Amino acid sequence: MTGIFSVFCSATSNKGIWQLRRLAEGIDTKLPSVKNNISGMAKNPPEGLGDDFLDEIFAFPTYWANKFPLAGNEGNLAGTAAWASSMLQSSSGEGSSHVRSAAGGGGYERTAAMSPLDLNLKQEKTCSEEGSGSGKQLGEGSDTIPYNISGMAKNPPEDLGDDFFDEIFAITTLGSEFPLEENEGNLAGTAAGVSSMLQQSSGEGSSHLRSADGGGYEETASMSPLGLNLKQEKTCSEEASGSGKQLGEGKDSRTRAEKLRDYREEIQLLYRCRKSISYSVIQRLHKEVYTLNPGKFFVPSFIKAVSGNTAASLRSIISEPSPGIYTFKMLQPSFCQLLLSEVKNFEKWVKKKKIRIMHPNIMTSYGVVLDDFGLETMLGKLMEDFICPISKVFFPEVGGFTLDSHHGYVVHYGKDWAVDEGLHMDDSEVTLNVCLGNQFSGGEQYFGGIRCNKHKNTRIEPEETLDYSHVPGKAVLHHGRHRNGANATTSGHRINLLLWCRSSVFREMEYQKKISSCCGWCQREKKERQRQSVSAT
Ligand SMILES: O=C(O)CCC(=O)C(=O)O
Ligand SMILES: [Fe+2]
Repeated sequence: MTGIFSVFCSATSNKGIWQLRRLAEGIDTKLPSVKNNISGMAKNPPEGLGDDFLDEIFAFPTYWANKFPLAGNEGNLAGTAAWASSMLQSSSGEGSSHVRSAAGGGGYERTAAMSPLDLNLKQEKTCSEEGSGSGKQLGEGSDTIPYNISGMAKNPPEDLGDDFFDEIFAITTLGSEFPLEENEGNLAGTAAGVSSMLQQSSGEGSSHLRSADGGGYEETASMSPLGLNLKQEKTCSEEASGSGKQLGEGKDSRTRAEKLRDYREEIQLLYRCRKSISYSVIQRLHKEVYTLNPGKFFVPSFIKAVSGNTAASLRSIISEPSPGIYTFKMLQPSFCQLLLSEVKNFEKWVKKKKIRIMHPNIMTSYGVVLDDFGLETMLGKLMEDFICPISKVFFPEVGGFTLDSHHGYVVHYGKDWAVDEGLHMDDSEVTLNVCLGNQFSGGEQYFGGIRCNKHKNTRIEPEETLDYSHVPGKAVLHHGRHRNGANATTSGHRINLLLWCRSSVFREMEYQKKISSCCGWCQREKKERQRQSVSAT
């Protein structure tokens, strides 16, 4: 093990690593809620349903009434989802309005006051507040710091806060019509569910909604995000909860994680089917991308290396162009094309239906969250079966073997899309970044060394610099706090699949200070302090 990786391994306490390992094996009882949940993902009920799903959905109100709680597997799913939710919720912190950063590098940072398990802890200060206090801009300041990173890039889906709309909606055009077609009643209910969720999550109702950056969106009190008449008595979600709450009335008592879950479910309902069950038209274009099929998705060398399940078998396919950055051939060209085509289909549908969707993260408006339209289960499995075994070997210091939730999305670079991306740290323990295509020049992903939050703005050392040119089908796997950004794509289009993989175990342990996430700069400072105290004596 070399470079940064070994620095981190030694910087991270052995005790902490050992505890992570014990937790992963389920033999530690100190964090009781952890061990039963680390292997599971919050499941998305519609995803688990088969083709008869459509029958079930439109058996209103049964489907909605049964949606929560999850009868049958209540214990497991509720537990798992609750764990994941709490992790997701708290990891987003409070106050999304503060998170945009002048550096274009996101603005999220977990603070000492936030526990991944405690939803009610007050956040002391976001780094952006600090940043805005200093008023420092990219490249500005008296130090030699080339960039001013405001912290980890935050992905909006985790934070359906009051300024949710300002932050995240990519598609903001509104039409007065939403084609309800034959099953008007049902879809109206479904769409209104989305509307109500969107509305209520804004806190006050639609007058609160403002335009997302560049979105040019305006809404009047009577218009829903889907162009529906919001005067209907009850939404299906309300019916299910039995609250009977009117739109815009009272405060939405759902947690952010619940809002996210509802948002996803309802987008998926709409994307899956347009008409009533008997005349259903599936919007999905390539059903096969929704279920993990290693033989069809991955190149044989990748499957072989992961099934070998040893450091040696993994190293046989992995290169390390710079310490801590691992690259390997992963996706088959045919799968890249299928996924690109499905994403395009979804984007076309979103545009046609004038539905507003969330940005992948606060750094870019160009892309879509794959988890939102049905790919959550597939990506969860990909992480669990293929990324965990690799991370276990290469990223044990961040709980690489305990990854248990993810944020999956695609980003578009090129003309009319994002040109570049500022230096940032991802909100992940481990990030998988795979190029899906197409032809492009420029657009290298650049790296600037792993840092803890305290040292995120320190300079990039020459030996840490790497400009990596993405190749379709090829993956990059890196530590989430490995600072990274993207150079301008000078021609063509580059589309990448990102999977931010997280470990609730690691986050909780870090919060409880059972594990240290100090970086090379911490070591450097420590050595300097030691040197000074020696020379003083
Ligand atoms: O693909 C790239 O160049 C960078 C994407 C990225 O850093 C991110 O989305 O976190
Ligand atoms: Fe990134």
